[in-house]
Amino acid sequence: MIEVVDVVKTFTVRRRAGRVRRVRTEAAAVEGVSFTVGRGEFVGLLGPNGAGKSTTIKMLTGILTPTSGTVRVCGLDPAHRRTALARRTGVVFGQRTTLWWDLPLRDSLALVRRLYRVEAAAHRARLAELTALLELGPFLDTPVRQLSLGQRMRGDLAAALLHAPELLVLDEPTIGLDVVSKATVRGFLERLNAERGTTILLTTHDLGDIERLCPRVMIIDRGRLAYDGGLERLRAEAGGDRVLVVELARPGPPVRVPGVTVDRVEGPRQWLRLPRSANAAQVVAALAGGHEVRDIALREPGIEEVVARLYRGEREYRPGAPAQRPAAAE
Ligand SMILES: Nc1ncnc2c1ncn2[C@@H]1O[C@H](COP(=O)(O)OP(=O)(O)OP(=O)(O)O)[C@@H](O)[C@H]1O
Repeated sequence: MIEVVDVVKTFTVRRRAGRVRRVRTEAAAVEGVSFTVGRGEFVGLLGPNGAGKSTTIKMLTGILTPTSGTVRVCGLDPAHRRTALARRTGVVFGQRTTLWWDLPLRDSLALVRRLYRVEAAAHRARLAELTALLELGPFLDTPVRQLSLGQRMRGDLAAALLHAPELLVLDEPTIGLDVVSKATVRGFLERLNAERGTTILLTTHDLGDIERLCPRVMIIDRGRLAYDGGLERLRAEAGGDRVLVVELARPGPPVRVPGVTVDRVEGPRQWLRLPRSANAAQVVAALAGGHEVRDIALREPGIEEVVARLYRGEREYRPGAPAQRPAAAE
């Protein structure tokens, strides 16, 4: 569905050098990125601000032309076949709307139908389906400018999907949404992928979106693909220490177990920090040998913590060896 091979995108930046003199320099936003996305996949694209995510998405949708390397989406070269590609893909930018501000949502969607030349009967059926799934009914006749952010986002999703695209590209679709709207949008995307088989590429800073929706995540950092694989592997490779919360039969001094540090003691409860290399079963056995243990819980680092460590460059894995994807690109 998507094939990106060794893609580089540089921008020419003009900088002041003295009072009047300007110098032109080349700045690389994307530096040799390669990946494929197979039909029916749901992939999350993560990365700190300025990492190159939007530049990558813009190359996939044909808004930008790569400086070098090749991009193929649905078998087409996006920069040269933008219109043909638009018929087969849907794009939603969370910060911008494609709807007509002054028109009621229903009329905006009717205009989208004309743009994509969707047949009237197919449009009616599709609109009815999207209205039910996205709960658009109560505000279909409201002008777009009067819609709340969550309602507008649902309208934008409907607009991007009216022509039943094979691929949906989303840039921050849940930004600024409250928990209920987020849940509606996430639930909708999940069904779209599972039931319709729509391939989805989702860019977000919201790790809740990724955890809930994406079996595969790609992390772009300083223009390079730093990770490509599942969240569990990311947690295992880049995750920080695990924490063992132990409740002893009675309060006491910090326990002594080789290779483990006690972070906190509160009455009979103690928080033990385990480095990634420590074997939790051995630690528990050592503890049980010398203490009466009432309860025990092992806490993995939260995905926020894992990703923050990555962004800060504290990763333990070596980038540059992204996971092989089994699905073939087309
Ligand atoms: N038109 C442009 N001209 C010059 N530099 C640009 C242009 N567009 C992007 N850049 C630079 O390229 C780099 C990558 O930007 P990009 O917008 O792709 O990042 P991003 O990962 O989407 O960030 P964010 O999470 O903040 O949206 C940044 O350093 C940015 O300043």
